[in-house]
Amino acid sequence: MVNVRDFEGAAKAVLDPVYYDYFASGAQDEVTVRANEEAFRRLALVPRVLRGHKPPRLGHTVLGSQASMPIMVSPTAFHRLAHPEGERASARAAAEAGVIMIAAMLATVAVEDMAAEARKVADDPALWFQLYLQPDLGFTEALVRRAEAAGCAALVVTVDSPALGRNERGDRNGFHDLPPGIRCENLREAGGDVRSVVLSPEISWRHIDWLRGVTALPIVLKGVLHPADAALALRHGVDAILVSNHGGRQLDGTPAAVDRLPVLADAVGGEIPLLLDGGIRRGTDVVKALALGASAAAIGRPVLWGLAADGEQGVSRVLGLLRTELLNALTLCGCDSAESVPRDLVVRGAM
Ligand SMILES: Cc1cc2nc3c(=O)[nH]c(=O)nc-3n(C[C@H](O)[C@H](O)[C@H](O)COP(=O)(O)O)c2cc1C
Ligand SMILES: O=C(O)C(=O)c1ccccc1
Repeated sequence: MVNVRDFEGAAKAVLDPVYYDYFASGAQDEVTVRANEEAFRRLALVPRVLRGHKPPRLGHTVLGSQASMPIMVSPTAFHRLAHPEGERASARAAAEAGVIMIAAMLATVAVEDMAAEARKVADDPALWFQLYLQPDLGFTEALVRRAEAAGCAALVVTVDSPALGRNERGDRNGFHDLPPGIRCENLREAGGDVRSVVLSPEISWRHIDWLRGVTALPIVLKGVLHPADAALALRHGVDAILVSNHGGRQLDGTPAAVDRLPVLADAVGGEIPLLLDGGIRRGTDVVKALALGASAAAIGRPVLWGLAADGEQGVSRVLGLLRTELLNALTLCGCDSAESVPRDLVVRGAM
């Protein structure tokens, strides 16, 4: 297996087709799922030459978390559907690679256990926690306290989910429940059932203000696509934005995430970092995201493919492949660090 795509094939070969569909699918016609990857293909790289510097440095820091490269692990639910070890294995692989991992609220391993696994392989692993704000603020606050106590360094609030997207592959497959023995371990006080999670259109900026008041952790909004919302995020004291359309799993027909970077970069004017996920499959994709204004790019499905194919080793391989590709791409582009990728490296519509 020589690239991330090979891991998708390997995952498909070993996974129960119902679970493969759960991981691969998006909302309705999956227009946005495809758009995320296609958008990278439409962006071209224009390298600089004869730069005469050392091999590019990949290390960077976001919101105080140090990472060995600007590739992060986006939160994805239910890792134990991919591999019996589930998030234990992914947490170790991410920590070993020195990348920031965002633990999903709907993980099938408790956040405390993920943190413990990460600490087995790294002194100071960077673990963040993803949250669906619940109308029951007491329940939400208890989760925040657990994430804080587990050592999570930031809260990532998913804001693109005032309802669950319509997943038709899931409907056809009749996939609505986790199998016996697998449950949402961060929800065990509520019985561990994913159906106890409320995705509500009543969640608003007032809830972000409330969260700002109950925790000192940095707050990242995940799923902002409109520049007016980015401007509101600044006003509400948000610390970073993860530009995302949820891998095309929420509102089908949203634009490719990477295509929103320029307008969102204008809206935040450098005041807070932008992160990006959706369709990152190559080191060159990461370079394009960095050029267009992201501080880091995150991967969702590739981690699940690695995990399904070969557990911790598979996730390590996926992260290792992307690291090698990123280093190679930055070198070929004439960049000396991941933190200084110039805007004019990318042109649109040239392919
Ligand atoms: C199987 C699966 C489960 C996901 N679960 C969550 C989740 O629980 N919370 C969340 O904020 N995003 C979730 N996402 C979205 C990812 O965080 C991320 O935005 C998306 O996967 C990025 O696109 P990519 O898969 O093309 O890299 C999920 C995505 C997938 C594929
Ligand atoms: O599958 C997802 O993308 C996701 O975020 C989710 C949300 C609620 C229940 C299960 C999964």
